[in-house]
Order: sequence, then structure tokens, then C-alpha cells
Amino acid sequence: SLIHASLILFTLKMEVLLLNDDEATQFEQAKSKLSTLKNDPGNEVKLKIYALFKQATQGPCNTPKPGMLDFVNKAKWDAWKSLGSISQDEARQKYCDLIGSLVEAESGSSAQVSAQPAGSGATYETLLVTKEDDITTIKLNRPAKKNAITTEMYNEIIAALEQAATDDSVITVVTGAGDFYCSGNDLTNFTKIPENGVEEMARHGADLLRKYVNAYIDFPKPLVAVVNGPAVGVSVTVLGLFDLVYATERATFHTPFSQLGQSAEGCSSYIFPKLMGAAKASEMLLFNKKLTAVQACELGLVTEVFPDSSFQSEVWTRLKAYAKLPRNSLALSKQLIRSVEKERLHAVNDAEVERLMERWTSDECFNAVMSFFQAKAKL
Ligand SMILES: CCCCCCC/C=C/C(=O)SCCNC(=O)CCNC(=O)[C@H](O)C(C)(C)COP(=O)(O)OP(=O)(O)OC[C@H]1O[C@@H](n2cnc3c(N)ncnc32)[C@H](O)[C@@H]1OP(=O)(O)O
Repeated sequence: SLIHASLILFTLKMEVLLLNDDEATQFEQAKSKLSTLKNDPGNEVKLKIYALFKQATQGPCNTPKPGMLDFVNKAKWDAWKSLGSISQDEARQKYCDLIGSLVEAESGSSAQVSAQPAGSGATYETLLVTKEDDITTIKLNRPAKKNAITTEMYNEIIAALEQAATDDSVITVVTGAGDFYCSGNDLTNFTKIPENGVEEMARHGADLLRKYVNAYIDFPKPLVAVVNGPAVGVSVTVLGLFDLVYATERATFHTPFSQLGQSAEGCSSYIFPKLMGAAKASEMLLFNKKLTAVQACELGLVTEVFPDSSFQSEVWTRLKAYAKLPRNSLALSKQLIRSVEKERLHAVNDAEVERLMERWTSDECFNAVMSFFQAKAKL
């Protein structure tokens, strides 16, 4: 209520007044600098800022833990709780330092001249998209969540692919930030049930997934996956729609659909048996077999495996050389290789999505997703 909010504001103001002048000024300055940031620092950083502010002004977290499905408040509570018993002074200092570093990074990055953000001013919350040396790179950028794909991120990847399809780059690369390539669909996508119930959620999910996979099927230029770490679920299945898949030896490839009460997507029900034979495809798609990078390469899903220590340098040297090849020749050859199958791939995508829509309303799927969150809650 309004009275409650005013009381909180009053308490916060009193707490600030109790600090010595210098600290109070520094803290107040940091608070106002926060509102001057031009770029959204992302949810992880925003949670950190929130937590430090709460610790600085109220001390250690002492409020009841929100329910498991109250994701936003639980995330905020987790972030505050994770600060443990650090003192209010230390939290204030960390808050000021963090905001100072964000402001500095922004002014520094505006002076940077190397990799340019791609596209006509497109900015993304969950991706880092750059264009350099005729290569557009789409980097999945939620490392703290192992680059799990939220609905927002599906939409951003679709937009980034559409942008890359028409920009002047020769090659497009998809890769991940941090130690994972991608942990697949963000399982919290299944917990945001709209007013009209689980069927509506399934319909929305199906529309989004269809569009997402279509963006790969229809992509007109050479598309390269730089698999920098383990890959799970939908990030593995769409690899069959890439033209090259380079993997670090540390990468693994896992499609645990049965475990999750779901079924295959990304056209993998058609492409995987063609690539590796029905038996090996079934081991992956039915029985959740996790492949090493070398096994995935032997089965034709991966083009080449590189030692982890030289992965980035070897791959990017190679890609920069490829990007110097004549762009039209590359694009036309890709289209010749892929166009025969395009219609079939769209039909396969439609069929897979139809099946998944049914799966997402099933008890098997519901129970599997709940187990994931229950296991987390017990940690
Ligand atoms: C709306 C459109 C829907 C289209 C759907 C299309 C169909 C797609 C299907 C799939 O992709 S199925 C595969 C789904 N993915 C998973 O089942 C993976 C689940 N995650 C894990 O098994 C593990 O997290 C991991 C990936 C093996 C990593 O394990 P590790 O021990 O190294 O790290 P964690 O501490 O577990 O993870 C860190 C952090 O990240 C969160 N997280 C990881 N993956 C996901 C995910 N897929 N969804 C949501 N959150 C994920 C994890 O919970 C941790 O969070 P915090 O505890 O730190 O808050």
C-alpha cells in the first residue's frame, strides 16, 4: 500500500542519514548514477545490485523465502540471502563499486573500436551480437544459467538471425558465453502458466518453437556453430541445420527428452537418423545418451573437434579465412545443398511441434519439470 511504501522510503532515508557524510554522498551518488546507465546490465547484475542495496540498507536477509513458483521474488530473495552476513558498510561499498564499474564499462565500451554491435541499432538483453571480419556472431549470453533459452531469448535469436540473414556479413556464427554452449530450453518457460491455462501456454510455445526452427531452416548464408562447451536439448537438435559444427573436446551433446516427458524437435527426428543411422539416433533421442564431442564427430553431427586450449584461436583463424571467400558463391552453394530438403524440413518441424504441444500438457512433462525445480529447491 501507499502508506507501507512511504514507510519503507522513510526508513531508507533515515538509514542513509545515519551514515557519515562521505559514505552517504557516495551511496547517494551511486544510486543516481544507476538511473543514468544507457544499457540494461542484464538480470544477473540487476539482482546483484538489488541484493547489495537491501543488505546495505536493511542488513542480512531476514524475510520468509518466497514460494518455489514465485520466480521473480525468489530470485531476488536468493540474491539477497546469498550475501550472508556481510556488514552493511561492506555491502554499501560493494554497491558503489559495482555501479562505478558499470558506468566505467559503458564509457569505455563507447570508445571501443573492435567488434561492432551488429545490425541497425538492434540491442539484445540475452545475446551479444557483433560483426567483425565479415562474420556476424550471435553469442548466447546468460552464462549464470548455462545459456538456457528463455522465451525472450528465442525471440531475440530469431530477430538476430533475421538481421544476420540480410546484413553484409559472409558467415554467421552461433556460440555461447561462459563454460556452456547452451543448456537448452529454460525450464521456467513451462512454469509461466497464462490465465487460460496450460493449453494456451502449449499453443504459444508451439508457435514460438515453429518460428525458431524455421529461422534455421530458412537461413540463407553459411551458419556455423562454435560449440564452446556442453550442449543440451534444443541447442543440440538444431545443430543438424547448421553448415559447420566446430566443438571443443570439452563439449558434450545431450538430448534428454524422454527424461523430461517430451519428444524430439529441431528437425532432429528426420536429420539425426539420416546423419547417424536410426539406431544411434534412437540412443540419443529416445534413451538420452549423452555423446562426447569425439563421438558426435564420428556420427556426423560435429564437423571437427579441437583441443580446448587452442579451440578459440584455431576456430576463429579458420572462420576468418572462410569469410574471405566470395560471398555469393558461398550462399548459392549452401542453398543448392539445402533447398532440396527445405519443404520436407518445414513439414518435419510442423509435425514435431504438433507432437510437443500435446507433450507439454501431459502429466509426464509436468512431473519432470517439477522434479527439476524440486531437486534445485533441496540444494
Ligand atoms: C517456450 C518455447 C519452448 C520450446 C521448447 C523446445 C523444446 C526444448 C527442449 C529442451 O531443450 S529439453 C532440455 C532442457 N534442459 C535441461 O533439462 C537442462 C537442465 N539443467 C541441467 O540439467 C543442469 O543445470 C546442467 C545444464 C547439466 C548444468 O549443471 P551444472 O551443475 O553445471 O550447473 P547448475 O548449477 O545446474 O546450473 C547453473 C544455473 O543454471 C540453471 N539452469 C541450467 N539449465 C537450466 C535450464 N535448462 N532451465 C532453467 N535453469 C537452468 C540452474 O538451475 C542453475 O540455476 P541457479 O540454481 O544458480 O539459480
